[in-house]
Amino acid sequence: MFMVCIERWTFEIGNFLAGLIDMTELGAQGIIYELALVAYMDQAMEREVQRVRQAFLSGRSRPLRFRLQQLEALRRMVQEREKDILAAIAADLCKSELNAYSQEVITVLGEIDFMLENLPEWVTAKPVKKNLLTMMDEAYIQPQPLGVVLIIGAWNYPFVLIIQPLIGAIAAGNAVIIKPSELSENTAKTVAKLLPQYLDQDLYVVINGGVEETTELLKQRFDHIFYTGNTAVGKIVMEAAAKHLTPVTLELGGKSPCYIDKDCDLDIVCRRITWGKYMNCGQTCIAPDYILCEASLQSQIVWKIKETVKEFYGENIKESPDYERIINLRHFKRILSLLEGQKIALGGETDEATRYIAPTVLTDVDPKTKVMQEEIFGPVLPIVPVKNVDEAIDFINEREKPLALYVFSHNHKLIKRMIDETSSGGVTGNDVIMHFTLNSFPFGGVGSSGMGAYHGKHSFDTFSHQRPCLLKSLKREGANKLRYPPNSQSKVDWGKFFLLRRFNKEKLGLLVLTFLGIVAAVLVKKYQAVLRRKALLIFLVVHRLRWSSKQR
Ligand SMILES: NC(=O)c1ccc[n+]([C@@H]2O[C@H](COP(=O)([O-])OP(=O)(O)OC[C@H]3O[C@@H](n4cnc5c(N)ncnc54)[C@H](O)[C@@H]3O)[C@@H](O)[C@H]2O)c1
Ligand SMILES: CCCCCCCCCCCCCCCC=O
Repeated sequence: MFMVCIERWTFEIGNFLAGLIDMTELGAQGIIYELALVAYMDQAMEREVQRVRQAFLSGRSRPLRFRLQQLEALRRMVQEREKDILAAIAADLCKSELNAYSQEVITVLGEIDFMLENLPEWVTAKPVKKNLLTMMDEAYIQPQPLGVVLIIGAWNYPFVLIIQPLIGAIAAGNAVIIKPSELSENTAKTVAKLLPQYLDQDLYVVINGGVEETTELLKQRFDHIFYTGNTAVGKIVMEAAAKHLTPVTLELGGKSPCYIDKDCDLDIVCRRITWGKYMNCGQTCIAPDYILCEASLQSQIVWKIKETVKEFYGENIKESPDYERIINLRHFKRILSLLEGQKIALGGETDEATRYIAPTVLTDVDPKTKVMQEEIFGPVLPIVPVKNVDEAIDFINEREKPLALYVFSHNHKLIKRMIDETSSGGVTGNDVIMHFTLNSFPFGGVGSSGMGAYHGKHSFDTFSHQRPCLLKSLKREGANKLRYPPNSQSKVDWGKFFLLRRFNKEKLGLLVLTFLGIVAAVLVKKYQAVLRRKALLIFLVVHRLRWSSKQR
């Protein structure tokens, strides 16, 4: 709704100013117009964030019942408005509605169900282990919402990449501002239209716009920023967040390697790689970016990928409902430039008018060429020959840490070695992409592929503060004297005993004696009556003996 408002306000003020200024004479006046617009947008953003913050401060996003109810409403939205959502994704990415459903909607519905099932347990306070100084107190961790969260999405899976973090943020009790990608504008508009019809309108708000709007938004103070997109913008987001010391989750990209060992079933390997690489026309953050294998495997791999492409998309790939298009002309041209000077072993056909690039494989790729310097994010698969697994491991470790790593082999030990000796956001052995589907896994990058993670409980944790709570009594002041000034060696020794369980040898005797004293006191208290009776008996016997001896 806000999107509609902010667009309307922006255009209204723009039109008003344009009326005052003759826009054909751009110059000083044009600059004034721009400045007025920016200042206006700045204030509008600030007011909107304030409004969401007020809603958060009302406290209504916190109760478990409310969170469950909002998640159920979100599920209802996805189910009732499925057609609108699928149509929007399909329009943005030239994607079939069936694929939009299986790649995005299923994940969202699965995540909501998982939250609804587990949230009651996650929100409860968890008691923690105590030390000797706090053993009589109450100590627990209480997860609490962070406050107002900003979610910035990317265009390549435009629905799931904003709604899945939203689910986590709602589950954790936050208020949320969502900024969908402007490149997937149909999904952005649809989400902005639907969300206010189902969710609390003051707590969960969509703001649409491009770089300018995002830049203004990033000037505001948030309690967490969750960004999905490229690494360069990730740095801009982190810099803006640093001004307010706002924590960030950065879901970025990178070049995800795929090592194929010669000991494997190449038919299956190539089918799986073809699926993961060409899904969404290669525009998947965790798509295998390039293949590492022994040079001798290349021709077989090309042949088998060619056969699989035919099996998946038919003879005329352009006609296939399962083969998407590149998001825009800029990306289309960028991907084409990666093909320059390369040996194209498969594909390479393109059509600028429809932004079509055929499933393409490059062989004998030189690691120094452009295609190996940046994330491809398109249907181009370079094969870089390596001598063996050692060289593959070195190759991976010499580069930035990728978002995903794939390794194919019958040899389980080799897979384990690859995992142990490299680093990446996530790994799938003998398949691609599939670790994304498991919501028990934290999904995120490491190093330049990102920081922080989400999905399932990891989303809940990302959007929660784990608050340690220690509740003491105002009694038992005697035991607390130990930590009050003036300090003394004896107090330090007692401190070491209570907190570190370390004994000072010289004081050990004293400690043992104290311990025995305590034990004796406890025993005396427990057997008081028996002891009293025994003492009386002894007294009587002694008396009796003394009396008898006197008689004699
Ligand atoms: N780790 C993940 O989960 C994940 C998922 C999807 C995509 N990605 C990565 O994202 C990249 C593709 O996405 P993209 O970056 O092209 O998406 P994009 O162009 O949609 O940008 C992402 C978001 O950043 C905003 N943005 C762009 N420029 C900005 C600027 N200068 N200042 C502030 N905000 C700005 C956009 O408005 C958008 O909302 C790839 O690298 C891909 O690997 C990662
Ligand atoms: C009809 C069968 C369902 C198969 C499920 C396969 C799920 C694939 C999900 C892929 C989504 C990847 C999103 C990655 C985000 C980064 O770009």
